[in-house]
Formats: sequence, structure tokens, C-alpha cells
Amino acid sequence: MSQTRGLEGVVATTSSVSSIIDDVLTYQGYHIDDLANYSSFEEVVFLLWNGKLPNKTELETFSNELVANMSVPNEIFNDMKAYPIAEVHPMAALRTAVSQLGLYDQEADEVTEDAAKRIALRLQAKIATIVTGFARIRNGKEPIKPKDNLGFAANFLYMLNGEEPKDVAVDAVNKALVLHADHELNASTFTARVCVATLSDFYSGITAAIGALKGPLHGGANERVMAMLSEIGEVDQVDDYIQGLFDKKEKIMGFGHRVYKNGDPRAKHLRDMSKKLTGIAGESKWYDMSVAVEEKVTNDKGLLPNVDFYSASVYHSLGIDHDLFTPIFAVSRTAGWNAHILEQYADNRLIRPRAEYVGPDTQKYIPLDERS
Ligand SMILES: CC(=O)SCCNC(=O)CCNC(=O)[C@H](O)C(C)(C)COP(=O)(O)OP(=O)(O)OC[C@H]1O[C@@H](n2cnc3c(N)ncnc32)[C@H](O)[C@@H]1OP(=O)(O)O
Ligand SMILES: O=C([O-])CC(=O)C(=O)O
Repeated sequence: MSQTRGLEGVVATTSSVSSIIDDVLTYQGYHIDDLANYSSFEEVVFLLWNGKLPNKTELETFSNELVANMSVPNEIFNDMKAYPIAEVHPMAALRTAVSQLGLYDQEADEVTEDAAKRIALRLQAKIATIVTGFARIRNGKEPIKPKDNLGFAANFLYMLNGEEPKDVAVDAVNKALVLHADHELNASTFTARVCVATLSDFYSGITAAIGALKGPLHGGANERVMAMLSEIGEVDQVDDYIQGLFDKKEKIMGFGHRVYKNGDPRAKHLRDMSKKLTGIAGESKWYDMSVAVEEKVTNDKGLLPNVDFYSASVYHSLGIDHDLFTPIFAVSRTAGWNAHILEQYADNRLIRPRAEYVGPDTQKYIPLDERS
């Protein structure tokens, strides 16, 4: 048996949800640039789950269903109030709350296509309420109910901040949600598929995926990018700081990718958004610093920014707490996780690879009282 470290290059399933071919990313065959430039997040979610873009009536119905399903059982918010809240990372809170959400869904263990689609819708809707509700509760505020007249991105910001957001913020969050919605067989999506391929339930799959996304080599990188930029502080400190990381052989967060070797096609959208939004916020230094980091890392190491790099300064300029960056990624990626879980259920086979054994040769068993 031979093995490939980290399963690099291994094709583990077929999928029609999204593809990365020759560095071009598509969702159900639609180019990511078109979706990022023209689509609402709701349209993209519909596309990922149904394999086609919605018409106007379908989109209106679907968007209304999402808002109608956003409420979360009070017990979940009450339990959050009992968390050791000052120390709890929002990704840990999200992982816990999504798992708990399954306790209140009477269909949770159904894996039929119809039930799975209903669960997907409920999860997509409620995850936004969980993230924003936790963000408010830890600041001593009450969660806010969504408004019927607002779309998904606008409701997310409304439930977070308690005031109706400006169009520029809604457009930015919408685009970020579209860009993060799916990405072929990334680590968290693979995790979700492995979990539900045992015919376990939807909530277990999404809970497992949240756990995988949380790590700094995956979705957790965006928060760490902001920590790095904050530590650098000023543009003229970039070169020395990054050189220091090279010298210590530390990874530069937000750079590199397992699949893209010529650049992540989502990064340019986020770079443009970062330039615009940091300018509007009167905080261009975060964009300028990011560009200087990119120049240094690319020139010296040939590494290019991934989706996490410029999303950090985008979210920062919208006034979003840094530890909410990865939960926002999770809100978006739930669309993709759901699509992959639906696809897995539709044509399931247990996912069970092999390991190449490298442990000790066969050993003689020594009874406990004879061991030294
Ligand atoms: C949404 C997402 O998940 S996007 C990815 C988010 N994660 C990050 O931004 C964290 C930083 N990046 C990384 O750790 C990696 O590039 C990953 C995890 C994304 C991809 O990893 P892999 O495909 O396993 O590449 P691997 O870690 O083996 O790196 C290959 C080489 O490039 C180097 N390298 C890769 N990324 C980086 C980086 N960000 N900084 C410094 N060096 C890097 C490695 O040190 C290694 O060098 P070596 O061969 O001299 O040892
Ligand atoms: O595909 C990956 O390995 C990571 C990634 O960019 C994503 O999940 O968006």
C-alpha cells in the first residue's frame, strides 16, 4: 500500500456542486466571478442545492422561507448565557449551539431527500441567528429577530448590530458570503461528507464541519490574518515582521493553498473590497499593510494570498469583531456543506480509506504483573 500525505491530489468522490479546474472555480458550472458580481447569497444557496439558478418567483419564495426559519429555540440562547462566556470562542459556541439545535428538530434523524432539504433550509437560516445571537449575548445584549423585508446579508448585519445596515455593508457581506459558499472537497466539507456517509444525521455533519473549519490551516486563518496585521501595526514594519516569521519558519496566515498554485480566484474580489471599504472607513492602512505583506510574501516565497487574507481587512473595516470572522465563513459555507450532505445522502457509500501501517512488528503480549 502506498499513501499520499494529507490525501494531496487524491480524488475521493464525484461531485456536481462546485469545481476547481485549471484554477477556475465554478459553482454548478457558473463562474465564481459572475456569481460574485451579480448574485445574491440566496440565489447561490438555491443554485448549490438545486443545481439551477432560481427564477424570480423561486427566489422570492426561497428568500422568504429562509427569513421565516431564522428563529432559534430560546433554550439555546439561555444556555449561551450560562457559558463561561468571556473565554468562549464564537466558533466553539457555534459548534455547541448547532449540535444543540439538532435536539429541537423532530426530523433531525430523517435522511430522506425531502426531510434533508427541509433540515438544510432550517440550518442555513438559523446559523445566522446563532452567530449574531451569541455575539450580542456576550456583550450583555439580547438577540434580535430578523426583519421580513431584509435579505440574508442585511438580516445578518441587522441581527448583529441592531440597526439596519447601509447598502455598502450589505453588498460587501453578500459578496463575501457568495465567495465563501462552497469550495469542492475542502477539509470541512470532506469532514461533513465522511460523517454523514455513516448515515448519521445532518446536525452531526454540520457540527463536525464547523470543528474542521475552526482550525488555523483552514477557516480559522482569517482571524489570525487580522491578528498579524494588528501586530504589525504600520506599513513600514511589514518587511521586518514578515522576515521574522520566515526566519522562525512560521506559516504566514492567509497565504498558500493545497489546490491553487497560481492564485486563489476569490482573492482579487476581496482585495478590491478591502481597498474600497478600508477607504470608506478612513482606515486605508489595513489595505496598504495587506498589499505590502502580499508583495513581501509573494516576492520572497512565491506564495499567493488565499480567500482568508483580504477578507480580514474587509470584515475589520465593517466593524466586525475579529473572532467573528470564521463564524461568518461558517454561515456562508453551511450552504456548501448542506449541498454536499444532500449529494452524499443521494448516492451514499461509507467513506473508509486505509492506513499504511508503520507501527511496531508483531509483539509478544506480556501480562500486566510481569511488565517492568
Ligand atoms: C479557506 C482556506 O482554508 S484557505 C487556507 C487557509 N490557511 C492558511 O492561510 C494557513 C497558511 N497556509 C498554509 O498553512 C498552507 O498553505 C495550507 C494549509 C493552506 C496548504 O497546505 P499544504 O498544501 O499542505 O502545503 P504545505 O503546508 O505542505 O506547504 C508546502 C510548502 O510551502 C510552504 N508554505 C505553504 N504555505 C505557507 C505559508 N502560508 N507560509 C509560509 N510557508 C508556507 C510550507 O512551509 C512548505 O514548505 P517546505 O516544502 O519548504 O516545507
Ligand atoms: O479548498 C480548500 O482547501 C480551502 C479553501 O480554500 C476553502 O475551503 O474555501
